[in-house]
Amino acid sequence: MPSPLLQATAARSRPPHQLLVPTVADRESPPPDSGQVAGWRQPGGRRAGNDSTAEISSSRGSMFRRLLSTAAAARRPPPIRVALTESSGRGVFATRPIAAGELLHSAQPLVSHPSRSLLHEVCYSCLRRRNGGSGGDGDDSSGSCYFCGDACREHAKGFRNIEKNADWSLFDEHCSSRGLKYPYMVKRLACMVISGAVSADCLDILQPAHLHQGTLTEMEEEFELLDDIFRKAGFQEEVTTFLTREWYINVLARIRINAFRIELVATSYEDLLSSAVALVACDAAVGNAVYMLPSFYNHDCDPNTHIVWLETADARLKALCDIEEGEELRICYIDASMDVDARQKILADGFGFQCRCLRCLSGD
Ligand SMILES: C[S@@+](CC[C@H](N)C(=O)[O-])C[C@H]1O[C@@H](n2cnc3c(N)ncnc32)[C@H](O)[C@@H]1O
Repeated sequence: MPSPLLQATAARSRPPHQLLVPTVADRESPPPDSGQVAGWRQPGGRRAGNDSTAEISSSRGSMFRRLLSTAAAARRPPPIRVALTESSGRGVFATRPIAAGELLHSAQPLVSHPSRSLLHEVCYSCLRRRNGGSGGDGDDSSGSCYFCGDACREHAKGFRNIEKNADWSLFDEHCSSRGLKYPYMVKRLACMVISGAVSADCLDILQPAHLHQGTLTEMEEEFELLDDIFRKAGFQEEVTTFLTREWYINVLARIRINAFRIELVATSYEDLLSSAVALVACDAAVGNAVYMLPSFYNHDCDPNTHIVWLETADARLKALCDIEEGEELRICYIDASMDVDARQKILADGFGFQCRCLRCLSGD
């Protein structure tokens, strides 16, 4: 779902069913706590290592060839387009035959946030785990969060400078006592808008969740709190005019339906190059993120595509099987190991649709 921002803005000027897929990996998320968006099918696993010099050299040769073809693939536009489906709104379609294991595209988050309990363990910008060992890392000067390196510190400078000028204790207390995570993403987005990094309407193209009155009332409360914090911090009205109740609710409604729960895969670089799907061992969620392009993928309980996160919140969309030109690419929004009734309930409650995929129709 995962620059995405510029691309999102550009895409907004086209009718939604004629969105053009960006020609570079675009910077670019199911409902709260209802499960993760991840491929349901399990991968072939790691390839076994070998000792012989000849084998090592041939494996290096093939790795080099794969590196070159991956680099060449990275320069080509992704083999996908966004178009209207018959019954699921917009969706993503293959523009050519795609081989199992192919990396379709990658996407950087539009907005992300680490899990609150991991603020000192996970990079505040890219969500890399602290033991990633990238060097140059350390706590933010305020000591309230951690950056994995200077590039991430620099990338976050705009919104972080805004954030540091306000007292967030009441907001943090409100969210943590209720177990809320998405308001942190709205707060970050608000700081990004104030810093000039993104436009206030950068998420408008995404589908919003339907909200019940109770949820709306809760969101209004959160908005009052956020608004009050910016006011008390002395931000001039000119820079916060976008910050209205409607803006808060619109953004949160989109984050609720499009945010991904990020689970980094413990893997090696070679796994990334391998055609086997890299899903070796998942740690607990490091945070949440919203992307642009990945937000257009619809759900299937037996998906043909999945999303992999390696060391950071950058999402990689990979084919799980051979896919024909024109076929819709679908990911699984939930833990697909659940039975059909549980899946149907989560998808209806969290995403507002009844799944009619072949697996659900067969009662599996
Ligand atoms: C993340 S969005 C996917 C893109 C969306 N179709 C759009 O037009 O922006 C999730 C929403 O798409 C729709 N959707 C996704 N998968 C679906 C499916 N298998 N059947 C029906 N609707 C689906 C639901 O409205 C769901 O809340």
